[in-house]
Amino acid sequence: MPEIRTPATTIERLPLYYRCVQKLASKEVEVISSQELGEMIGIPSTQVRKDLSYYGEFGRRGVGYEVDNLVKNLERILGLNESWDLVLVGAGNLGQALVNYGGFKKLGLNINYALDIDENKIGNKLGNAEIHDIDELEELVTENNINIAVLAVPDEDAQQIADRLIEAGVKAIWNFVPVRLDVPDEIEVRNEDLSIGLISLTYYLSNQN
Ligand SMILES: NC(=O)c1ccc[n+]([C@@H]2O[C@H](COP(=O)([O-])OP(=O)(O)OC[C@H]3O[C@@H](n4cnc5c(N)ncnc54)[C@H](O)[C@@H]3O)[C@@H](O)[C@H]2O)c1
Repeated sequence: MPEIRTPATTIERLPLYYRCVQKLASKEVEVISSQELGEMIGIPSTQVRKDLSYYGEFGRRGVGYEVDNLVKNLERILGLNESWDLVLVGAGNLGQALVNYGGFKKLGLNINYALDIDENKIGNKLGNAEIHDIDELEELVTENNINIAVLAVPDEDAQQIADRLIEAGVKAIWNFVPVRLDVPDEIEVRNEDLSIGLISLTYYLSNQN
């Protein structure tokens, strides 16, 4: 598998390439050079060619990349040529905002299931998802073959929920809870923290002369 030797920084850039070429395709641009693609992302053309070369020969020397072809290949590489069912755990303020954002669905990422502990929420609809009792976690994950979970519960419950998700068969966790989850090596965890971005802004404003 070529991905094994692919640097993490390259993998992190793949969604950026994908977003760019998708935008170009929607404008009916047919061909893009590595120079132009690099400028859109803010990296040198040599890096673009190197990144994409890990996955095959997509470009033509002196011509560039066929946009439609690159869209298809990036979808395949990123696993976006299929749709994924996700389970949200914690249907609170953040969970609701995530479910109500339409952009994930366009990528084939469907938060079709939700779990919560609050009796006032259980049984309600959140987007397409019915909110189930957290006690149903194992059954829901197993029966629906869910591989990806979105974690948006209070800090103190995050690890035990993660353990249960993994035990039930979840392979990847999109973790919004500000705790480091202790998981087996084969489990992918992506930690998100919006406040880090915001605090970096206050840092720059506070350090201006
Ligand atoms: N990463 C970020 O940028 C970011 C931004 C906002 C919030 N957060 C984090 O996300 C989490 C949720 O924040 P929020 O503002 O949505 O809180 P919230 O209180 O509005 O929602 C939490 C939800 O989790 C449910 N819950 C509590 N214990 C549970 C359990 N054991 N099992 C299942 N559901 C349970 C609650 O009933 C509630 O619906 C917090 O950990 C918060 O720190 C992260």
